Amino acid sequence: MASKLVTYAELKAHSTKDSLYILLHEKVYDVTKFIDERLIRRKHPGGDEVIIAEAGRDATEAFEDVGHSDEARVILKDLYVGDFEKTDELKTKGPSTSASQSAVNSAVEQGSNMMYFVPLAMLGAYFAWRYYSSGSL
Ligand code: HEM
Repeated sequence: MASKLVTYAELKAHSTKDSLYILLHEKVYDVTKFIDERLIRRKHPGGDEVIIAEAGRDATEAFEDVGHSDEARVILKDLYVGDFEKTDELKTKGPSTSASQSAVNSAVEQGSNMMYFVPLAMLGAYFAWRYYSSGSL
């Protein structure tokens, strides 16, 4: 049986507590019931906020960083919705954030250049003033 393809638009459409999809390893999971407080038996031990924070984006890194057990991966099987339809939309997020990051970096760099330049310019101005004022005596 061919598995359902979930688009990026669909993933985005399910990004609230009432209906929440999570993208892990190019597969989409419906975690709505998993984070529902009324279903205590299967509730996520890491809390619902961490999962909600991963809505509408690739949660693979966050999921793997925690070092989830095999038990966690078994739970995933029950929540499986379909494979994620590969899209550039998720990837385009990367370069744009790194572009803004490099903008921040260069702003910081410029700021620290100014930190050296301003005192040096003042020192230079002071000696220039000393030179000219002693010359006029
Ligand atoms: C559908 C996806 C997920 C499932 C099925 C799942 C399942 C689990 C399970 C069963 C545990 C208990 C420990 C273990 O067996 O590894 C756990 C713990 C934890 N999970 Fe998840 N998890 C999911 C997604 C996430 C995401 C996206 C995050 C984001 C960072 C996250 C963060 C955590 C944290 C921080 C703990 C540790 C809680 C503690 O020990 O106090 N989980 N998860």
